[in-house]
Order: sequence, then C-alpha cells, then structure tokens
Amino acid sequence: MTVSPDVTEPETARIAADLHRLLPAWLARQRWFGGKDWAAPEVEPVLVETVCADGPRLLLVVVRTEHDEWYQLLVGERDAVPAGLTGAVIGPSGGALLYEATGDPELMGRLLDRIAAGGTAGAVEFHRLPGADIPAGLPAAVLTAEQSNTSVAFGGRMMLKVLRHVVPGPNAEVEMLAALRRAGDVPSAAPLGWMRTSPSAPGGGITLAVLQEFVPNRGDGWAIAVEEARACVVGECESVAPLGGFAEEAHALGRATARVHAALAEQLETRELDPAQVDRLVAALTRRLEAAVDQVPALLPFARQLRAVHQDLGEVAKRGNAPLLVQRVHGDLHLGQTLRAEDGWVVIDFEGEPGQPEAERRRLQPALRDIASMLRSFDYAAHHALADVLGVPPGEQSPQNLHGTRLARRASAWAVHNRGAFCAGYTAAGGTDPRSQPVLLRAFEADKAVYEAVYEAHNRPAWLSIPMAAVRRLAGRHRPAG
Ligand SMILES: Nc1ncnc2c1ncn2[C@@H]1O[C@H](COP(=O)(O)OP(=O)(O)O)[C@@H](O)[C@H]1O
Ligand SMILES: O=P(O)(O)O[C@H]1O[C@H](CO)[C@@H](O[C@H]2O[C@H](CO)[C@@H](O)[C@H](O)[C@H]2O)[C@H](O)[C@H]1O
Repeated sequence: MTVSPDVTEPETARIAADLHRLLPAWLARQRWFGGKDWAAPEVEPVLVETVCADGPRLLLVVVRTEHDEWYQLLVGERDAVPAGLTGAVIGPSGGALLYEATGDPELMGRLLDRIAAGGTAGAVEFHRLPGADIPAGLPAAVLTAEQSNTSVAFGGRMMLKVLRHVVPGPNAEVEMLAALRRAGDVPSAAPLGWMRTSPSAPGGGITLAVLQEFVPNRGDGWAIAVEEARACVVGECESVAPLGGFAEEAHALGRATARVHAALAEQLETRELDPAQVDRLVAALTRRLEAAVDQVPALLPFARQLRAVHQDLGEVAKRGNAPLLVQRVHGDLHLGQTLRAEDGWVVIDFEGEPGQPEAERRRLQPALRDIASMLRSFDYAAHHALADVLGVPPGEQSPQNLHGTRLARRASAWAVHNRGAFCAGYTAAGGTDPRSQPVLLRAFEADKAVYEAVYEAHNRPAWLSIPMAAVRRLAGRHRPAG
C-alpha cells in the first residue's frame, strides 16, 4: 500500500507512515468505525494533511479500508497528551505521541479559528457561511453521546460535527440546514460553516465537518421519551393521564416534523412520481430487503410477505387519486434526532442514514418515509423502557412471564398512543395525515425495520429483537391491498 502522494512535508510523511502501522488496531476499537468484525482491519491513509502547525500539530487524516469505506480522524501530536486524553492515544511517532484530537480543547479551538478565517491548508478547505458569527476563544468540549460521528461543543454556542464515515460529494446536511434557515421559523440549528477536502484531493471533494449553532436543550427526544415510557410501564402515570404526559410532546414533535417537511418542499425540489418511477421505488425497497436478508438471515422467513407489502405500495401509489409526491427528507428521523429546546422541539442531524451513498441521501422521497421512521422510534422507546424495568435485554425477554406480559401491554399501549399523537400533530400543522395512507405507511415502516435489523445485527445484537418484532408484525398482517 502506498501513502498518499499529497504528503510532501517530511514530518507529515513520517506521521503518515506511523499511522499506517498504528491505525488498524486502534480503529477496530472505535464505535464509529464500521469494520468492527475485524481485529485489525487493513486501512490505507489516503490523505494526511497538517492543518495546524503553530504549537502542537493537528493533522487531518482520511483512511480507506479494504472495502473502500473512507473514515476521517483528527490526529494531534504532543510530547505528552493532556490529562484525560490517555485513552485517545494512538501510539508513538518520532519521540512524540499521536492521539485522537477531538477531546483536545486547545487543538479544537485552533481548528475553529481556521474555519472562521476560511482558506485552505493543503488539500483541506475551510468555509465560513457569509454572515455567520463564529466567536473565538470559547471552551471546547467533546460530547460523550453515543453517535455515528464525533461532536465538539464550543461554549454552548456552536457545535462542530466531525464526520467519521465520509463519502465523496457535497454534504446533504449543510444544504438542508441552509434551506431550513432560508425558510425561516423552522425548528432547526443555523449552519455556520464547514470543512472539506478540495475537489482535486483523493475522493474528489469530501465534506469533513459541519459547524452549526448549538441549541440549548433539556435533553433529546429519546431520553425524554424513554423516561416517560418507563413511568407508564411501571404504572406511575395512570393517575395523571392514562398513558402519560408525553403525548403532548409527541404532538409537538409531529408539528415540528410537518414544518420541516413543508420548508424542505418549499426551498428544495419536490415533484410527482409517474408510474415508472413508482415501480423503481418499489424495486429499490425490494433490493434493500434482499441485501438485508443476506446480512441478517433471520429476515428470510418474512421476505416473501415483505415483497408483497412493497408491491401493495406500488399499486396504491399508482391508482390513488393524487400522484405520490417526493421531496428532500430528513432520511433518518428518530427520537434521538430531536432536541427539546425551551420553546419546543428542534430537529437535528440532516445527514440521512449513515453509510448510504451521498446520491441516495439526496434522493427525493415521500415525506411519509420520515414519519414511518419516527413511528418506529416510539416502538423502540417502549421496548427499551420495558427492558429497563424488567432488567432483561429485549432479546432475552420471555413471553411466558405474566408480570412481563402485563408490563409489555402497557409499553405497547404507550407506543400506540404516542404514535397517534405524533400523527395528529403532523396533521394539525398542515401535513397530510399519515394514517390516511396505511398501505404506504406500512411499507415504509417495514423498510425501516429491515434497515434497523441490519443496523442492530452489526452494532447492538441484544436489540435485534426490537426491529424483528416489527418485521414480524408488519409482514404478518399483510393482506393484498384492496
Ligand atoms: N445543534 C445542536 N445543538 C446542541 N446539541 C446538538 C446539536 N446537534 C447535535 N447535538 C447533540 O449531539 C448529539 C449527536 O448529534 P448528531 O447530529 O445526531 O450526530 P450523529 O450524526 O453522529 O448521530 C445529539 O444527540 C445531540 O445531543
Ligand atoms: O443517530 P444515528 O445517525 O447514528 O443513527 C443510527 O443509530 C441509531 C441508534 O443510535 C439508530 O436508531 C435506532 O435506535 C434508536 C434508539 O437507540 C431508535 O430511536 C430508532 O428508531 C432506531 O432506528 C438509527 O437507525 C441508525 O441509523
């Protein structure tokens, strides 16, 4: 393997060679690295660029795996790593230590200054959106939330999302956040800038990080929903409201989602699908199912019925009174993608499903796809709360346990109630009532559950039973659309 010809500076070339040796073992331990099945994946650094050299060095590194997946790292170099960063050490190089730098406030502060100033460092470009306020000197702190990328907050004012699994092409999130801002009065964070590789760099222009406004909040939708669901599962919410107070929040989430969809439709492209395009949509769902079955054999017994569910979608979409509309959508909407700000819900993370090619993330889709995805999340929250109360992971719960069954009924009632409240909110804010399109909704929910089965099989096998229960339910009650 060869190190990128872009590495010309001797110090950077030495670090690139050391990273080539050190990274396989280190990457295999990172949550955001997709090749978890390998003890020491083969990775080739395709870009190693020093982006800050005045003080401890900061390098931008892009590696390519043997499966042609590309990942980004920010690497610091110091004689001794700052306190609290010993776990970030990648290894020794030239008498100093290389370490993952997102947890280093000094280096992150300097990176922010580079974005604020604009310009380039070798093959790396820094962009500040016109008019964006990017104050210097704010304390940087890496977020510890479980996420696909790594986010660094600056003094509760800004947040830099360092993308991990990077793909060539313009970044959907920058484009979508800018569109939502233009629409005005939409619950989303303002974009401030971004960092990318130049079009002539390996990969031909990759977005590396997105800087946006930090939204002060009292938690994300997932944490709040699970807590509420838990209270209902143990029977604590019955005296106040039979299924708990979250329904009001679920209604507000539905309203926020409708506003996001309306703004995306107004600011970016939207169009009607003709019958041939509907057929292509159905074919794409079925291809995704088949690829999923290859990875998760437990899906195989449901494949025939799920294909029929896709066919139903096609028939209903072609013979409906109105053509099926498609537009830019969020792409991976779930409770964890929402923040409860003081005055309501804010939707975040407009990157689409992690791992999808950029063209796929930008493809116009029925808005119902996002709704189906969020409805799945209520189901997840209920199952998670139940697992928490029973002290047994979702995959190990026994249906014979009567106590468990009673609690499971409450969990399921909570999910149904809040799914309904979300749909009602979506409709109240001007969106088409999702419940008026049950065949389409079922197909998209089934598609999301299949995606989740693959996600869980790779990331959290103990949770696989959650999407599998949905697959069973959605495939099982299949009746030909009539
Ligand atoms: N604009 C923001 N303001 C405040 N916190 C945010 C913002 N965007 C994201 N976060 C926090 O960072 C976490 C991860 O962000 P997210 O965009 O979902 O990353 P990922 O794509 O890696 O999943 C969120 O769960 C949230 O807690
Ligand atoms: O937030 P990400 O962009 O990293 O999305 C991925 O990870 C999510 C889990 O963190 C995953 O979401 C699934 O689990 C959630 C609970 O943890 C649940 O609320 C979602 O409904 C469920 O899909 C998401 O699918 C994946 O793309």
